[in-house]
Amino acid sequence: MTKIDIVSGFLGSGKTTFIKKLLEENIAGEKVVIVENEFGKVGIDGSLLQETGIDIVEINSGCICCTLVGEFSRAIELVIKTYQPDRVIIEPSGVGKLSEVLSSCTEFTSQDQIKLNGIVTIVDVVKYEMNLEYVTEYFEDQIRNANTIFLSRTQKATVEKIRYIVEDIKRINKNANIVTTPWDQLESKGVLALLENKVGSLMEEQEKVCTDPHCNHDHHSHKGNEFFERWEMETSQPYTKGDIEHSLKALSDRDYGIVLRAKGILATVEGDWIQFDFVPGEYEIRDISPDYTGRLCVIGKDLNKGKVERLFACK
Ligand SMILES: Nc1nc2c(ncn2[C@@H]2O[C@H](COP(=O)(O)OP(=O)(O)OP(=O)(O)O)[C@@H](O)[C@H]2O)c(=O)[nH]1
Repeated sequence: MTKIDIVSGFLGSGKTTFIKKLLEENIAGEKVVIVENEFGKVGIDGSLLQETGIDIVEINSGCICCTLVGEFSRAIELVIKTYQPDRVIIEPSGVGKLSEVLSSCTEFTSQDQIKLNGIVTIVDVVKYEMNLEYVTEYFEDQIRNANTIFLSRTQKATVEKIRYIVEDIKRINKNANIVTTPWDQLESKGVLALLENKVGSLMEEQEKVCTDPHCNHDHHSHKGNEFFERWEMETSQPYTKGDIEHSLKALSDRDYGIVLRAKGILATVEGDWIQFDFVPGEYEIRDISPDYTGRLCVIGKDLNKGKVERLFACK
């Protein structure tokens, strides 16, 4: 029996960070495979998880809840056949609808070998209002369909704000457990126990998703590929940290469009490698081990791709 955990959440909410936390204790010796699905063709999260030593499978030829319907369940079954894992952790793209990922999970032909286990959504408390306003449909879908919701960046919010967000989340999903503790205070075994907040069988989940007469989930009408735009590039060009810092600061300027996420792995002129993360209002640059090539992506709405390209070409 292979357990399947889904870790969903909007762009940049902290899915990969959460999965790393979960793997810190290597899930008590279980054989784990992580399935990464990114919006776009250039995968970045897979490399960042590589250091965990866990098998990573990237499915980046489309979104697993729309363009890959059908292919997704076959891909997961192939992963299970190939690796024979105890657990598969799936990180759907940040613009994926959780209801549709769950719906795809009902297409497994070997239901008796697969158990849908944790259905988690990561909700960034700092971007809560912004996401609710700008990407309502995706954001609410991810909240509505989770069994456990982990709030991220709680250390950056006041107690009052967290309380308000918890109440608001209950408006959308009154059944989910909501974890408000900052992650660095959580033991990864504790995270696992919270994630494993027992869920119904796969078939019950399907009923919950699809046959509820009040269900307003618009199954398979997910238009993430049209709603969000992505600019991406592979490059061997070396950058300075200063170049990247300059570019990340500039991305907040609306001339570039509404930039919701940017991330990348790049070589530096000093011969080192860096990884960067941008979400609205903040960015981070870290040193990492060398990778096979530099690559970066910018995701948003109404992106001025030409301008974004020139920004990152500007050594
Ligand atoms: N301080 C703080 N930073 C966080 C937290 N969660 C995520 N981050 C930071 O937010 C950035 C994005 O985190 P990721 O884990 O890559 O987010 P993601 O949801 O996997 O992103 P996508 O897959 O691109 O949608 C990184 O710089 C993280 O270090 C948190 O709880 N606290």
